[in-house]
Amino acid sequence: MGTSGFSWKLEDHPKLPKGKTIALVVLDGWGEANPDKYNCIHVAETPTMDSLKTGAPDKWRLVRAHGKAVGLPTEDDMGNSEVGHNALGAGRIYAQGAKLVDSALASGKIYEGEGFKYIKECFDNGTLHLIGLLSDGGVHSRLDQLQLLLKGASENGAKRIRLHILTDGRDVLDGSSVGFVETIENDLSNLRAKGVDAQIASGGGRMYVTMDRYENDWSVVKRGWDAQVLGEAPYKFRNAVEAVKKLREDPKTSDQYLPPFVIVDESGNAVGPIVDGDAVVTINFRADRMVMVAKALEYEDFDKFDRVRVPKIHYAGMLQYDGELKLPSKYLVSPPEIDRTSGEYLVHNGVRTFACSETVKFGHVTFFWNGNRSGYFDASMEEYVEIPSDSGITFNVQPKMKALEIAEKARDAILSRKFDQVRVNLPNGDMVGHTGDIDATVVACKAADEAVKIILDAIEQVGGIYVVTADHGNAEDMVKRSKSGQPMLDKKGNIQVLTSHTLQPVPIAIGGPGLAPGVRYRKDVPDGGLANVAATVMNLHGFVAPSDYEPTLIEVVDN
Ligand SMILES: O=C(O)[C@@H](CO)OP(=O)(O)O
Ligand SMILES: [Mn+2]
Ligand SMILES: [Mn+2]
Repeated sequence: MGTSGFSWKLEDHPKLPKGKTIALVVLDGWGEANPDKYNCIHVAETPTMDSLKTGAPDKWRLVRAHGKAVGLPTEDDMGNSEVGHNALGAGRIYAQGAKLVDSALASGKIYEGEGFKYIKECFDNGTLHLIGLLSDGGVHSRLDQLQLLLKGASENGAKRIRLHILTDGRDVLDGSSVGFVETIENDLSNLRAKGVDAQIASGGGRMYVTMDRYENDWSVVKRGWDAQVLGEAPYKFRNAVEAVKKLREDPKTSDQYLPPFVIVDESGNAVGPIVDGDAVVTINFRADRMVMVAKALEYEDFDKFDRVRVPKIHYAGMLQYDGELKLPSKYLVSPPEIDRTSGEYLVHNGVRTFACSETVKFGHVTFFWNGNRSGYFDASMEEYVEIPSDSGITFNVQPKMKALEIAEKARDAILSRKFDQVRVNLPNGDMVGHTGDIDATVVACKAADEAVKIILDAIEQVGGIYVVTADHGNAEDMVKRSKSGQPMLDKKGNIQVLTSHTLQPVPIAIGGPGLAPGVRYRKDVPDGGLANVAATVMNLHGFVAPSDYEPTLIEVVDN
C-alpha cells in the first residue's frame, strides 16, 4: 500500500470532538429475542441494559450478527465470536474461513496449493491424520467439508487415513455426536471398500480434549496429544460409535466433555498413533481453539507439557490460525486477509487503548478484534489486561465468572484517564449459555448487567461516551424451536435445550455525558450489522472512517 499514497491518518470528523473517553462493551452471547421463559436475558434482572433500551430510543438499535452480515456462507449460519469480533474490529465484511474452505473445496484449488502438496509428500509411506471438531455447527468446522476432504485426499493418493474426532454438543444439540460419528463411519467404510485403509483412531469432547483456547488450560491439549499422537487414553474401544454411546452413559458425560478415548485393534493396540513420516491436518477453520494444538504440533521448542515423543510429521492447518505468528506455517486454505483494522488505525491516530477480558474471552477483544493477529500494534499506546478464568469447571458452577473483576479493571482504566478507548468483553451470557443450564444463565445475565453498570458509572464520572453491544446471540434463547417458534420436546417430553449461539440480532446502545447532543442513529442503514460499528466508534473518537469501511450508524443533527 505504501507506494499508492496510503496513509494511516484519519480525517477529522466535521462535527464530533476528539478526546472523549469511550467505553466499548461487548456482551458475549447477548441477542434480542421475544420475551419468554427461555429468554434468560428477559428473565434476569437487567435494569441497566433495560434502561439503555427504553431510555433513549434513537440511541438504541439492533444490528445483524449472523450469516452474510459477518461473512458466513448462508443466512442459516449463526454468529460466533470470531466472525463477530472480526467484523466489529475490522469495520468490513470478509468472507470468513467457513466460506473460503467451501470455495477451495468446490473448485478443487485446495488440492493444488502448497499446503496440500506438503502433506501429500507423506501419502506414499505414511498415514494422513485429520484432527478436528465433528459436527455441522459451522462455527469451527463442518462435517460436509470433512467428508469432501476425505474423498479428495483419497483421490489424491492418501492410502491410510486416521481421524481424531472431537465431539461437539456446543454448536449443535447435546447427544448429536452419536449421529455424526455414525455418518462419518459410513463414509470411512465406503472408503475402505475402495481400498483405502481409513478409520477413526481417537476421540474426546471438545471442551475436555484439544480445543482449549488462549492458554486457559494446557492439560486439555495434553489429553488430546496423548490420545492422538501417543495412542494413549484412559478409555479404549474397538469402535467409535460404541465409544461415544458408552462414555455418554458412564461416566455420564455430555458431548462437550467426553473423556479421551483411543480405538484399538484386536490385540489392544491403538490403531492410529501419529508417527514419523505421517501427515497431519487440523481440519477446523476457526483459529482460537486451534492455536494451542498447532503450537504443540509445530514448535520444536515447546515447554507447555511433556510431549514424550515428537514425531517428524508434515503438518498443515485448514487455515493459518495466527497471522502474526505465521502459525501454522503450512495451511490448506489462505485465511481472510483482514488488514487495516480500526485498532491499528486508531493507534496511528493517537487513540490510547485499553482492552480487557478474562482468559476465555481475552483473545476476542484483542486477537479477533485485531483481525486474528496477536500482540500490540504499538505497546506504548495500548494495554491489554487478561484476568485469569477459572479452569477445570463448567461455567454454570460460577455463572458470575469474572464480570465484576473485568468491570473494575475497566472502571480503573477509565478513571485513570490514561486511555481514550476502554474495550471489554463480558463473557457470561455466552459461556454459561453454552452449558444449557437455564437457571445459571439467568444469574450470568444479571452479573453481566451489573458489570455494565459499573462501567457506565465510570463513564459518567469522566464525561465520556459508551457503546454497548454484543457479538452474537446465545442467552436470549435456550430452547430448540420448531419453524413456527414453538419449543421442541425430546422423546421423554423434556425440552430440547439449546446450548448454541442463535441467529438473533444484537443491540447496540450509545450514550454518556460526552456524546454530542445531536448524535442519533441514522434511519438509512436498516440492515446495519456488526461491521458498521467500527466506523461508528471512529466517529465518536472524532474521526471519519476510511471510505471502504461499512457506513457509520450515526448522524449528527443540529439541535
Ligand atoms: O466456545 C466456542 O468456541 C464458540 C462456540 O463454538 O463460542 P464463541 O464463538 O462465543 O467463542
Ligand atoms: Mn461470542
Ligand atoms: Mn459462544
